[in-house]
Amino acid sequence: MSLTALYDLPAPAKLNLFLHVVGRRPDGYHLLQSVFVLIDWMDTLHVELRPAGQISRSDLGAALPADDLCLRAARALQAASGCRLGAHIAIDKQVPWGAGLGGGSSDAATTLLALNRLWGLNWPRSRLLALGLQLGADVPFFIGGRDAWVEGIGEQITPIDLPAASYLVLKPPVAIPTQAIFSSPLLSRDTALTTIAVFLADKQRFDKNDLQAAAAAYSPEVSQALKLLEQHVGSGRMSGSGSAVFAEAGNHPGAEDGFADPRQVLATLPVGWIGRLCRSLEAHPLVDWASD
Ligand SMILES: C[C@@](CO)(OP(=O)(O)O)[C@H](O)COP(=O)(O)OP(=O)(O)OC[C@H]1O[C@@H](n2ccc(N)nc2=O)[C@H](O)[C@@H]1O
Ligand SMILES: Nc1ncnc2c1ncn2[C@@H]1O[C@H](COP(=O)(O)OP(=O)(O)O)[C@@H](O)[C@H]1O
Repeated sequence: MSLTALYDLPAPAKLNLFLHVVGRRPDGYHLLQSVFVLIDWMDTLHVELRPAGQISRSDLGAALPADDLCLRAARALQAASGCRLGAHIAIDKQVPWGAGLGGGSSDAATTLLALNRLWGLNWPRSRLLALGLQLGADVPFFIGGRDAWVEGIGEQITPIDLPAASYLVLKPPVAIPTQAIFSSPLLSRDTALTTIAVFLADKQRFDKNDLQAAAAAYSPEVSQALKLLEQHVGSGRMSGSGSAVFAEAGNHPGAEDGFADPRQVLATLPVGWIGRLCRSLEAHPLVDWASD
């Protein structure tokens, strides 16, 4: 029996546990080293087959730009595969954008995984990864579907196993365009290369995000968010190009260390801010949907 619809497909967000800018390609894209982790803050997609080739979207949560990444992903796959089928994608947008949480990239990755199945294409993961990279540097990570050591501009992905963790994530009411941060004169682009082995031997030492200073200069709310974390839970850092910041929530046993329970921080956030206590995911729930 052929499939006509796929409902409740998760598109989880990510955090960058650290992010080093280690160089620049001739085309201007930045070479990174970073560890990406999946978290249980997610959008949900419902994808229905349309036989006549048309591709459309409706918004069940926050309204998205007309030509959003789900539509761009669907059109790109349709063009690259020559498929004559179409799709309608209803999206319940819950992950804030301009946040460094990769929500749009995750939506694009989930769309590719869903349509690869719904359209019966059976592309291998390697082919989906290459197409995903054309949509955004973060998309391949989400197609990979596991916590990963990420290099290049985002296309070199090495899965790693990390212990389960909880994170307090704060999103101030500002959306930061990634491009503005990568083009900032405040950006240092020469952090020394390191290795997975060095990271795994001493994870706590990897807490630097090279995009943070530029983002804090772009938006004072980023500094305010980092100060909130410092005051209440001891320390924090930014994810991606911001504006969201986060701290590990499991390391704060409570009153005896002078810091608040992370849940209390959520209750005292300024108006317009979003805060979530998130858990790490072992894998993208659709990780098995792409073959290696
Ligand atoms: C900074 C990171 C870290 O995870 O994430 P976010 O903050 O976006 O979540 C990513 O590298 C962002 O990836 P993504 O958001 O997919 O970026 P893209 O749409 O491909 O690129 C947006 C713009 O950022 C710049 N860019 C992006 C990635 C990169 N490695 N070097 C760059 O210089 C380019 O100028 C590009 O035009
Ligand atoms: N489905 C989508 N969800 C979120 N943002 C989208 C989407 N489609 C397009 N965008 C655009 O892509 C930009 C980056 O979104 P996102 O991937 O969530 O990045 P970031 O990790 O930088 O927050 C947003 O500023 C938004 O304008």
